[in-house]
Amino acid sequence: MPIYFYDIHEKPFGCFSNFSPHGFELDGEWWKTSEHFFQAHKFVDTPYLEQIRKLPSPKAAFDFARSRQSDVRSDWRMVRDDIMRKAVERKFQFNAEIREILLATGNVLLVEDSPVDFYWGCGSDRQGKNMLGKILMEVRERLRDL
Ligand SMILES: Nc1nc(O)c(N)c(N[C@@H]2O[C@H](COP(=O)(O)O)[C@@H](O)[C@H]2O)n1
Repeated sequence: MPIYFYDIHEKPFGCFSNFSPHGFELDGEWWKTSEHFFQAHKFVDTPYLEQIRKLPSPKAAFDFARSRQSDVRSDWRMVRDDIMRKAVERKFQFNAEIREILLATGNVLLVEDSPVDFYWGCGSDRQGKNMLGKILMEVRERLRDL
């Protein structure tokens, strides 16, 4: 039976969402959430990256990046999966309590149950690509092998 996650307040799997309040240090900076890191890296050669890093919430980071769609780096679709991988892996390396929750899921299928996102999540018909779930399962595999 798959594990569906989305709402950060839903225990125990809300921590799999990029909006969960689990910060980490990466590339010499502090990131409040993996969503901050992901959204900030949509931009190069602009002050936006640093502005997003300092925003108070993942929703603010998401909204800021959405409002500057025309400035998103041209290769974003090529690099977005690797940036997501980097953020998610670091989040679970850095936060031991949620690493244990991830590892305790064994080999169960993880699915971001977004009703609107058919790329990172499964979308309203649950047929979407579920890239975030796939990346979490890859990260789980790598952390298990450490
Ligand atoms: N929990 C939660 N709340 C939201 O409002 C969300 N949008 C998401 N999904 C995350 O949004 C990011 C996708 O951003 P782009 O569409 O690529 O700009 C990604 O981190 C999803 O996991 N989750």
